[in-house]
Amino acid sequence: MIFLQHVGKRYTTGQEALADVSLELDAGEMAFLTGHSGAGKSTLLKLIAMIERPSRGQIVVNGRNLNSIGNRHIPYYRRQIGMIFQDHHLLHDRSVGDNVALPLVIAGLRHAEILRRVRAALDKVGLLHKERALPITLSTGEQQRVGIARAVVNKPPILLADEPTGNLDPELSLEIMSLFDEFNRVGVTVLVASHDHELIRIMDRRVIGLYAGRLENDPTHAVPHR
Ligand SMILES: Nc1ncnc2c1ncn2[C@@H]1O[C@H](COP(=O)(O)OP(=O)(O)OP(=O)(O)O)[C@@H](O)[C@H]1O
Repeated sequence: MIFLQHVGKRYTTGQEALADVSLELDAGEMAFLTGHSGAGKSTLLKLIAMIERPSRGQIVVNGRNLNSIGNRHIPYYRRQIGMIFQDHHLLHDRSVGDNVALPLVIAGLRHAEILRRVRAALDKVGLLHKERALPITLSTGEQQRVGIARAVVNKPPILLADEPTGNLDPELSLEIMSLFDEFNRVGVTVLVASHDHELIRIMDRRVIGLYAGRLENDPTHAVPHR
């Protein structure tokens, strides 16, 4: 589903975020991406989502080499990816329902279909009763769940989450992770960047460790003992 082959990323500032990363995530797999601050976790997710482009190497998603996708076609490519961020990026002057509807409005769906799918997504995250509320009136955990509903509303086969529980207490964090778990159980490929080791231990899924822009267990590169 997702292949990275010798991927490197150097930002225009000269900062090397990823040195040489090769990995494979199967369709329907769920994995955690861990590593110290600055290890390159967000960068890796941004490359898969085509928010950034690699400086070296190849990324193939669902059979498509991302190097062959022109900037104009990125919005179409991105329809197969749901992105969830730590600070959920909700529009605060729009209702919860309108926020979740956004990807469908952009995709040009009919009003009735939008309404149906928005309600299904809100129901999935347990927030159907908040459809008309403004995000500001919701708790942090609820806002994060709205962000998740928005990410899954067009049923993308891939979910990428960047520190989705960064602002939440352990109980709410587990709730959010359980949602990802549920999506994964119905076939969605899920990659979650997190440095919440306790949560990752509880979830008991594959862990991909990054250290200074490389895979931690990469046998071709020694990692300092910690
Ligand atoms: N847009 C950018 N321009 C320049 N340098 C960047 C940019 N984004 C990230 N970096 C640098 O690239 C390196 C990797 O950053 P990245 O955000 O991918 O790490 P991370 O593992 O997600 O860290 P954190 O856990 O703190 O979010 C860091 O040194 C960071 O400062």
